[in-house]
Amino acid sequence: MDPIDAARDWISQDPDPQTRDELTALIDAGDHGEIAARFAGRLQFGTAGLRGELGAGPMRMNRVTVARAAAGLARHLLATAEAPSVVVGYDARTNSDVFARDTAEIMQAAGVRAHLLPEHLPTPVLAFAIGHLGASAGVMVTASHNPPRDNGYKVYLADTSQIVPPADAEIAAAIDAVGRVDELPRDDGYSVLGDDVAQAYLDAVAALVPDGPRDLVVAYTPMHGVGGRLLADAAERAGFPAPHTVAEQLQPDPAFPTVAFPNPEEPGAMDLALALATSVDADIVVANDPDADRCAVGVRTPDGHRMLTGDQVGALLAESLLTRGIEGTYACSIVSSDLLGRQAAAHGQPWRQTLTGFKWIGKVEGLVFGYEEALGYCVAPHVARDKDGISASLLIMSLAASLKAQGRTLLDLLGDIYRRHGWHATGQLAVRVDDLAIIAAAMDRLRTDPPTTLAGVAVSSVDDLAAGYQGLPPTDGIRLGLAGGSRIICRPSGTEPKLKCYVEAVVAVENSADDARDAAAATVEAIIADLGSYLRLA
Ligand SMILES: O=P([O-])(O)O[C@H]1O[C@H](COP(=O)(O)O)[C@@H](O)[C@H](O)[C@H]1O
Ligand SMILES: [Mg+2]
Repeated sequence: MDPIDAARDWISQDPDPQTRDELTALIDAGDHGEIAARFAGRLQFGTAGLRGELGAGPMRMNRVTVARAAAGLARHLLATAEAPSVVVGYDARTNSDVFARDTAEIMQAAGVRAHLLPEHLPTPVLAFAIGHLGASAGVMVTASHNPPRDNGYKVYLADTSQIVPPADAEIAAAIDAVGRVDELPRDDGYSVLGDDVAQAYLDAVAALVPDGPRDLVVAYTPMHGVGGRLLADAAERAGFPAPHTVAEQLQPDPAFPTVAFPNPEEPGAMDLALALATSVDADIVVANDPDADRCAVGVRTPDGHRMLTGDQVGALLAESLLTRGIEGTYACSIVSSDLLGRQAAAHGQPWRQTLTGFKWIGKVEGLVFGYEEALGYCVAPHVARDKDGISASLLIMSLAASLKAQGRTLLDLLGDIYRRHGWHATGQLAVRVDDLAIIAAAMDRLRTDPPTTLAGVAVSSVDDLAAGYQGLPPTDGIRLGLAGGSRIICRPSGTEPKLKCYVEAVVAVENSADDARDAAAATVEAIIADLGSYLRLA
């Protein structure tokens, strides 16, 4: 269909006057380029469900896109589950509540028993609720840490983890088969859940915290998202003193006024939390991303507070579980540090690597601990097979408090781990683009003309992840191995217009740990600088 005709057809079925007016204005202004871009296809399932800018058209997040997704998911569930049911949750972003109610009404009318969470709540509560209620599926309306103009739709099945192939393609096909959304039946007879679900979740996560010291000064931020109240309740239930909270970022606010990008990984995003940590002389800093499935951790150093990487927090959490004798599979994504493999092996436990995306980690059989470098950790797969920023916060607080009682810190423990297994330094080159073609061109160049040396070190192997790597499903990515054991993985983000390159260097600790640390960090830094000039994007 001609994009203008497609736009008129869209307007005729869109229940939202705001997006109808937006598209009408584009037609009136004759903005064919913008209309063509919005009707060039439809949002596809990426690393974590559908995600895109709010606005009119199938390439944007809006009430038509959501209605189609809900109707398609309902069809899929009716075809695959007996007496299917769904739990729907939402964060505090613009329209999240509207999209959640639309989803519940459409799925209920289609014959899928729908349960709506009572208010904006963290993603991990939704994942927990699926198992708690024995539902066939879950939907979380959130764009997590993306910019304020975005929203998204995370889709879970009964195993409490997000959809992977082939279910995502089957659901996508069911969505494609949906006709006009103004003809979809709606039913507001869905159930609105009570506060008991969040209470049951809090009981489950508080029970994860081992007995032990609780004295700890924490500086915390929910980054204008939905984690604040639950984190405070969870900390109280587990017996910790109330964390100090960044006042400006405590209340959910879809405008995210104090941060350019509400992602704890972004430069500057932790400034207010670090300033609070200094003013209260905090032992540790804890941050949740806006839907509270991620957890960032910072520590006090002689030069002030600084944030740890996701790999470092992953190593600390893994070590605490391993030394407590928790047996089972320890898993991380391939873009995360190999250190987890060494830690697991030292305790005689199996280690598995998966593709990027917690949906893959959640599927690992026998999982007892999973993490990814993007600040995601699952410390209790029996609570939910998804990352959980609240339970991870509690466990890191418990670990820090135990160490504090011995006069030690998280950094001391990290030093022990590195001395034992080698200094693992990781870093990331992330390039945000306006034009996705730039990323495609960079990936193409890596495939056809990969660098032969980086930072003076020979590139010893080039693996195309699209051909499948070490038995993993094919994905868009390139792995470069360097002489001496460093490695780089480059891939397009599946949630934002970014190219991400993950670098790891490992240096054995022989004489001085400081030398090993400095050498590993310098190698990562030099590789990132050289890769930046090779890609000519940074
Ligand atoms: O948005 P969140 O917090 O759910 O996080 C989501 O996006 C992250 C970044 O993905 P990408 O590198 O493809 O952008 C993934 O690592 C994570 O598994 C996924 O759940
Ligand atoms: Mg998130």
